[in-house]
Amino acid sequence: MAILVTGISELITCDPTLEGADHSEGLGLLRDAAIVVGAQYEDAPTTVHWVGPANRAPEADWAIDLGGKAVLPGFVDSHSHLVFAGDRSAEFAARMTGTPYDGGGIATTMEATRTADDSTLRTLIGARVEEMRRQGTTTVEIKSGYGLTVEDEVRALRLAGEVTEETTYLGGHVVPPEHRGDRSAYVDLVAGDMLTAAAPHAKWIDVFCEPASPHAFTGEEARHILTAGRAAGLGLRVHGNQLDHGPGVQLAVELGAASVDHCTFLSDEDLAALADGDTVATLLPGVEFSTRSPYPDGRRLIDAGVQVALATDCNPGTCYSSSMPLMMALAVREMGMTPAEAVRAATVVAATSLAREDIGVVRHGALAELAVLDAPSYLHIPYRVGVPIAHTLQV
Ligand SMILES: N=CN[C@@H](CCC(=O)O)C(=O)O
Ligand SMILES: [Zn+2]
Repeated sequence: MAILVTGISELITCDPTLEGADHSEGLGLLRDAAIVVGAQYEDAPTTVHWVGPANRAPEADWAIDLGGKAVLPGFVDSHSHLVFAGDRSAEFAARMTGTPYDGGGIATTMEATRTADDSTLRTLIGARVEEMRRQGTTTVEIKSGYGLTVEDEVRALRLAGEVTEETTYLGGHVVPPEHRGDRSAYVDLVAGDMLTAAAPHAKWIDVFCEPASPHAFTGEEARHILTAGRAAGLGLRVHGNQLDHGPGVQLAVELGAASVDHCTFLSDEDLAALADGDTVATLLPGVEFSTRSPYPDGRRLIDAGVQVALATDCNPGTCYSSSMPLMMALAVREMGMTPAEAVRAATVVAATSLAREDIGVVRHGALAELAVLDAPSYLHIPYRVGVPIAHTLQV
């Protein structure tokens, strides 16, 4: 069945080939637009069949009139840690009065997550994904990393795999307390038996490469884990340069990681490496908001030619927000990015960081995963900060 959607005051396609669109800011923006979506057969994915001006729209089986709203590709949240139990709000409150973040609280969440049964975790994950969908997010990457035993990491990935195909093995999140006297044995486990068990449930491998944290991993430990992950067929992602200057960014580029995330502290050499490589820099401004830290310099990265994505990093420690619109508003207000750059970072560039071409764009053949705003223009995302104007468009 084909469905015609009209009443689109402004359609953001992120498709550079769309005729008649405004491409000046890389949005492929069409005013007074229409789209036709549908599934080829029952149970097939709903895809975009046609995109163009409303006055040239074809016939369809069914029609929806949005009455003058902006439509965008659904937001792609390419970095989250949704598989967790427990509460760390007191840690947040302490940070607001000056306690620094160092990753030590991850062990608190690890305890609570190991203790929770499958059904509890499934309910928590489902509620968080639903919260994201209500705010316009249609794809979410989910990491393990609060299990840190073979069984608990596999369980986290299995549960994440029930709600997304973008699953990431993060056994290399921190060294768990029971391995603190013996780091190298834990690194070998993460790159060995734990990886073997996790790989069938994961598309990606990630590591928290942060020598500034006593809990996270050095450049050489991260290299060992990532190299093993790549040999096991997983794509690479890296948590890098969150707390201080460190080796994470250059390691990610050198190993051809799809994304290096945080990028808060960057030297000129880090910037040059990113500009010369294909690794997306994924910025997570909710973390700086929630840890009272300096924001990454989005303007500097974009001006250097780096591909910049935005994600929530939704997790119980550094940012318990699921809101992509908030991340876009922070990028505009605090990181020197234009509203158009923020929208691209939350859609098409985030999709690139997940090696996906079927999401993050509105064009013929792409998945019909769309966001709609209770507003006439994408400019309202940062303009109406904190107001729930973004939703997933159900077609
Ligand atoms: N930095 C490492 N991991 C998460 C925080 C996890 C936690 O504190 O529970 C992050 O991306 O910020
Ligand atoms: Zn993270």
